[in-house]
Amino acid sequence: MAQKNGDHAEARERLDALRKEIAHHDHRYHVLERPEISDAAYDALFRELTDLERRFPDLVTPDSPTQRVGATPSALFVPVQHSERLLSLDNVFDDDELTAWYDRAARGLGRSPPLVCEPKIDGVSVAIVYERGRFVRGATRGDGTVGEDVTANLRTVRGLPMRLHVEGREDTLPEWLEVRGEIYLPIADFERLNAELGDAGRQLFANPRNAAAGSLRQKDPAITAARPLRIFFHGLVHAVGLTFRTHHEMLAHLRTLGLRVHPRSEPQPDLASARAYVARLLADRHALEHEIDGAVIKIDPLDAHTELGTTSKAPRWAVAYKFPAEEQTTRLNDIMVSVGRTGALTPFAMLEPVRVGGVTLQMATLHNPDEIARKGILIGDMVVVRRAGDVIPEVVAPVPSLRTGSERPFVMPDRCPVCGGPIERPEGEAVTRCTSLDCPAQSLERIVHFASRGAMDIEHLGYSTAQALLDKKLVADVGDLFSLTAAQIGTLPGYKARSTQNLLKAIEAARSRPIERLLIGFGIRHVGGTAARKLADAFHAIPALARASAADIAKVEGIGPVIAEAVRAHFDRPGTLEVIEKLRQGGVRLEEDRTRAAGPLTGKTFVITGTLTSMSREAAMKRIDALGGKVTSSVSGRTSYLVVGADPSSKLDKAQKLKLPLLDEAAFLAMLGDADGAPAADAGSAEAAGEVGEGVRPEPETAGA
Ligand SMILES: NC(=O)c1ccc[n+]([C@@H]2O[C@H](COP(=O)([O-])OP(=O)(O)OC[C@H]3O[C@@H](n4cnc5c(N)ncnc54)[C@H](O)[C@@H]3O)[C@@H](O)[C@H]2O)c1
Ligand SMILES: [Zn+2]
Repeated sequence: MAQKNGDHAEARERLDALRKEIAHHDHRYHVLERPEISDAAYDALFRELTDLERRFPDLVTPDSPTQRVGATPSALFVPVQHSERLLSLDNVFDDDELTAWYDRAARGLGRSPPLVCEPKIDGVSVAIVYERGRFVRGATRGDGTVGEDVTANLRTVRGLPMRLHVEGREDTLPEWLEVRGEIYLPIADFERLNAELGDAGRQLFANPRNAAAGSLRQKDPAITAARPLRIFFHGLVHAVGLTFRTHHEMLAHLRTLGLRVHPRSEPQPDLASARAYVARLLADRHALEHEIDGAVIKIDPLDAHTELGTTSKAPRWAVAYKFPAEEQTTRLNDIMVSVGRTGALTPFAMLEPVRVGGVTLQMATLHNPDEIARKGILIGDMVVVRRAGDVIPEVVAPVPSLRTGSERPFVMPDRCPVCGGPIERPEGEAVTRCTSLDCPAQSLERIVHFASRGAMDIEHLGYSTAQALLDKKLVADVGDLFSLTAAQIGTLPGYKARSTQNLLKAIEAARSRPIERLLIGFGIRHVGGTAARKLADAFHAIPALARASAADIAKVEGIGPVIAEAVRAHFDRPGTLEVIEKLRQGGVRLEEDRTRAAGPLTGKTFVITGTLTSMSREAAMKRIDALGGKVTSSVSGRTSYLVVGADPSSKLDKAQKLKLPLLDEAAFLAMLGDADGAPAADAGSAEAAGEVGEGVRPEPETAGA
């Protein structure tokens, strides 16, 4: 680390070491496309270098990575001279740094300029030349001055026009146009590609960006053609025969020429609205089809670009607002195997603790042995781990170049690692299961799942209590929970009079849960909240469902044969009927009049259009579903409400024609009963919220008082 007293000699030494290290990673990243460290780790090194150089300006060298763009182009490609230098971007990491950047620019200009905000597409930078409307050449950024000729490969990129679009008027075509874009690989295609590479025993890509770079920089265009690369344009390098006043005007013109510009590129009048944009984009990060590593904020008027100029590495009129990293590299110390409630054996990675996506990761799933083999992961490897949004943290790929030779392959145990019982892998399935009927690991997981929030919601009944109950043989299965006495619970470690009463109260509360929660609690394969509700609606009673044939179960709307078979298999499992009998004797509700148990939105049909700012569309659908409402994809006379987000589609026109009630986001949140989604101030939405507030909102709490 940098020294406190600013010792010159020490700084020189550290600078030297940092530059060497960064040059190594630049080569691995830009030329080989096989990074050894995460972008976050790289950015930290880079930041240390920048800070140190700022404190010791006399030690800045012209070849320092802070003064250069990218890396020397590979000799595998024909060199291309760009018409203007292609620069990188300076980074900011929070709102204060963004404000500091903006203030500096505003001071330089003597005014506060409007901005344009864009997603920072995590791809490969290219410059593409159109001569009189025809695609003639494309090159990578390279070191900014000289790039690599990838024209033949770019011809295979879908959505990259070979001819610019003009409506009949050839004379409006620019004489010469060099534009800058980002080649990317959609996340789904990246995952597919890695799966294929793994199946072929080849090395995986660490992330979509590396995969895009690797696919574009191919000697054989046929390989590029097989990878579904895409492109968005975001900048002008040089044009002859076209002039613009602002960046957003330029983007709009590129659109008319048929060049794809990101739909989320938006002009913003001031810094405050740019900050709001950044927050929105961060919230929607996982809704995009491609990865982004931040937002790019650009000053809109082009004369301001000329006035502000550039450093040797980046323009002063644009900045990258980097989002928190979702990927890190760390050591995989060991692979362990857990046993789930259905007996499934799941290998998982024990990691050297690492901070990623806002939490410290110590474990990550590896799904199954095939997946480990396919990814080529060895115990002891350095690996790329990823934690994105709500997704379970996973190991993406190993970094084979960092192997020491002491790594070893993982071997799946041939007995259950918990009970030592036999295991079985049904043909055609990736999952291996412990088939023992009294495997303590399965019993534990089943009880914990049964008691969990989304199921029977028995507070205080987590892993340690469940384990203690099993150890003391007070329960063997979930049916026994309801005959527990205070005296029995009192024998558990740490349980005093008060905690005992609390647990008994929590169990009491669970006796009257809706039967769909009981169904969820059983942990039947494929039966989550939605299927459980449909089954409960159709059968009204657990015993009736337990007697039904798979064919009868499959007759329920929305329940397919796979779920039906799984339900049947659950009730056919030895011991299940005994558990149900214990539940009945324990006073647990097994049947109910489903009309009373319906949710506040029962009978209402929703259609959603546009983008919501407070939640993803999927989350909105789940919320409606959880309250008993239905979501459909198209507007019709039977639609109860159209939820209208930003940039609505033609569904809005249709709904207006049909005079359907519209809900803006605030009104929608109010309907969901969200406290922080209070109706917006404008009259329209307040009215809408009031209108729907009656009848569909949950009863006020006073009802029970
Ligand atoms: N992991 C490693 O070992 C390693 C090594 C070197 C570099 N890196 C990563 O690469 C970064 C440096 O690479 P860089 O110089 O390409 O910088 P960068 O990727 O951080 O930012 C500049 C690039 O953003 C792209 N971009 C995407 N969307 C854009 C938009 N809307 N407008 C303008 N530009 C847009 C441009 O192509 C531009 O070249 C580092 O921050 C680091 O995260 C990682
Ligand atoms: Zn077992």
